[in-house]
Amino acid sequence: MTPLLRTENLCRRYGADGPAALDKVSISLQAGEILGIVGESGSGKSTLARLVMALDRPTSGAVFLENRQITALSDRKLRPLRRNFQMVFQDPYGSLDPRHTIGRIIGEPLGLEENAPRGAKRRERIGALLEEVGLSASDIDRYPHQFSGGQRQRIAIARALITRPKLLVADEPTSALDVTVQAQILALLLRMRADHGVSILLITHDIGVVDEICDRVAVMRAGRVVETGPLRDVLDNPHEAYTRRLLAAEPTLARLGRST
Ligand SMILES: Nc1ncnc2c1ncn2[C@@H]1O[C@H](COP(=O)(O)OP(=O)(O)OP(=O)(O)O)[C@@H](O)[C@H]1O
Repeated sequence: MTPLLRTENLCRRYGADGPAALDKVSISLQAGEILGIVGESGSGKSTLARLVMALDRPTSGAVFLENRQITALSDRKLRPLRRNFQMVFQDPYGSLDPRHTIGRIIGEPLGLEENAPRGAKRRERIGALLEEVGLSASDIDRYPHQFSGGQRQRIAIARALITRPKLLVADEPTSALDVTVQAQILALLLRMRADHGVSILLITHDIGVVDEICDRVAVMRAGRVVETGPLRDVLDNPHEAYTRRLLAAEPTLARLGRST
């Protein structure tokens, strides 16, 4: 089956003589799958996320979405494709413009749709999504500062899903949140996968988060994927000492528990 997302020998070097932030990274994600990218700080996870989102260009290698190479496309050619892949960021405070209403924030990616709904239809679609992510349709005219961190991350997830994307790239979506709220947001991502069939590339330093919701995992170290496979294979029987260290250093595995 054609993977939804595939990267081929992706390399990214910042500066001419710097070390490679990404070194020949090849991953693939099937439709409907949740793939965790886990690794310590500086291992290249965010660099990979930016390249997959076409927010940055690789030094070499390529990114394919449904077999279409997006790496070489101009911004103009990329624009109509962007509704298919959306992103949720780590910081639910910084990622929502405080001057805009929730309706405007969530509706913003609709600008990527050719026949985006307007007026009452648009409010209806945004209101329905607010309800789906556990908020209220009447929140549409409120502002970000009126919401908690967890609620803001729900708003960010709604914004990412409004164009009904095939791929969601979530870069540390729970690491700024309290542990109980983290579990709720992970449960929400699982529900959105079930309801919308959206595939998720989940970037995290926290192997406990991977254990909660991923189907497969790729472990990154110093710009390389050092181990990859189905979740249980990697977590129950890690081949790399580095993976074992990540597992040993992970207190949230027990903390998060299966609380959702
Ligand atoms: N814009 C940049 N300019 C120069 N170096 C960069 C830049 N962005 C990242 N790097 C370097 O590339 C390497 C990988 O960084 P990256 O942010 O992708 O890692 P990460 O695994 O996401 O880390 P973290 O979890 O801390 O965000 C690091 O050595 C980092 O210092």
